[in-house]
Amino acid sequence: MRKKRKGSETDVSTEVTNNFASSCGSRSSNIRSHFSLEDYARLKKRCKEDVDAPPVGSCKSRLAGIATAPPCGASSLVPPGRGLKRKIGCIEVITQIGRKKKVEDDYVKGATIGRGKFGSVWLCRSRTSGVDFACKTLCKGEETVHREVEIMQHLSGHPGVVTLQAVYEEPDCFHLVMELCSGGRLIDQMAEGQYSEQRAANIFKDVMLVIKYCHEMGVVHRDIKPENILLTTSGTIKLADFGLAMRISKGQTLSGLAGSPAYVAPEVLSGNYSEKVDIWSAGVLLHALLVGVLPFQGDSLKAVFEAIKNVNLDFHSGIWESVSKPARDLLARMLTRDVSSRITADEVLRHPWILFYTERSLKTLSIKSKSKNQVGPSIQIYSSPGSKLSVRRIDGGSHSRVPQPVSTSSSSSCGSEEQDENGVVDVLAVAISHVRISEPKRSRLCSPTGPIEQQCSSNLTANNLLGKMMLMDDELNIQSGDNGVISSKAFDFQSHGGVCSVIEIESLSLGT
Ligand SMILES: Nc1ncnc2c1ncn2[C@@H]1O[C@H](COP(=O)(O)OP(=O)(O)OP(=O)(O)O)[C@@H](O)[C@H]1O
Repeated sequence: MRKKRKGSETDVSTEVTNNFASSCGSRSSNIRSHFSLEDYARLKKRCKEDVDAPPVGSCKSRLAGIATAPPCGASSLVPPGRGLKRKIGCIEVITQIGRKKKVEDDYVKGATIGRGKFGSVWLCRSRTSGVDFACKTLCKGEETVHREVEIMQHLSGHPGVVTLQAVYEEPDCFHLVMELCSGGRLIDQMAEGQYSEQRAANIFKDVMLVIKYCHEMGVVHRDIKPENILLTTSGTIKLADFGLAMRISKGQTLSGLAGSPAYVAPEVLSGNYSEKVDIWSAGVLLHALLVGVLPFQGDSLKAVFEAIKNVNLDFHSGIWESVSKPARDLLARMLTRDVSSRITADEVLRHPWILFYTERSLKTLSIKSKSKNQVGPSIQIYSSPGSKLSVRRIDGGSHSRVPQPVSTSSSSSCGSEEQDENGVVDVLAVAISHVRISEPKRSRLCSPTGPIEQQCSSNLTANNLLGKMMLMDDELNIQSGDNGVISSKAFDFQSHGGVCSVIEIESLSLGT
């Protein structure tokens, strides 16, 4: 017998439609997505069951035009014979919790703090330590519930994953005692207003670190969205809700419709997919962080899916003009439908936009930029025929006549550090988008992780970047300021399979 889930025995399509309709109004709801594709999969399964029922009011008529994908959980990745016993055994070993004990023996039950598809979440306090926790009660009956418990066990321990404190089993449910995230959900924080790029990048980096960890641990989350990113009181992000997560090994693919419509990757709608679906969903999240709206919208599910499959996003005009080019570059690399060219979590973390805003030495750069330029230059980037670009410092007055501006200027006279940074970041972006793809000299290639900021960014000063720059052919040449003093170092951004790494170059040529 199927277990009753929240809302699942009512008219799911109505609930979903209502949720959907109510999600299209306000600014905050532009980024909300309260329903899961599993509802449709489940509904579709029920439709199969009442296939002979009269069409009016049947599941079939309710489903028409909503979803056509196979049911979730049909993945071939769940090995047969992975019984509950084995899973419970695993839980016991790790949590040291006896099967006979009841959650009430150890915790005092408090108020309900959240409800999800598969159960409720409530506050509880340890009888021994007095520490507060969140307890998620999951009714047994579906494979996903056992999988969620198992995967949480598997991932628990990473600072970006909600720590599983203990698991209690009852005949018809599990109680998962988790660390309490009192800071609420990212979605609620996002609804309060737009994020600066700096703040977005820092949050996003943390999200990507957890996603990278999941992928390294052979787990695809499949439901990355701001509703599932919780915050601690200190503001640390924690990925939660592994209800749709799946284990995956290298080279394997998943099938089955799972996720939240607005965040779902196109390949989920059309067939087999891999962990790259999380990158797409994270790209949707980044889009929402940067401009406050979801990229793929529509007034019906069909319309949303159509948008996901076909709409080409334009990152060049409108609201995007106020977003730095590296941010747009990263977004484009994440929201590409070509899965093989979609970047990995590790590559996201090495992207210049992330590095610029999150690495300490690069942050120093922007601070220096402000203090050394009290009035501050503004930057304009121009393209000329033959794809030569020049970046000019505008000190007020002597503007050369230049063709085709490709970027808006960023003036610190507006008093905005963010704008200063956008200008600098845009310069990096121009470099990124016009470099020749070539093999870097190994000895001078900065390591993609750790040392990159020490080796590279220490030479990347604000003066260099805010000075006159000329990008000629494929090389970024940097000339400092107006005094003609040439900086000793410059940087060449090289693209390797879609990832940009920063290498130090020794040669310089003047861009006058
Ligand atoms: N560790 C936690 N600390 C604080 N609140 C939590 C915690 N875990 C979950 N919640 C709250 O409970 C809500 C539902 O939890 P969760 O997302 O895990 O359930 P679900 O059934 O899988 O939900 P969904 O419908 O989003 O798939 C969350 O949105 C959050 O508000």
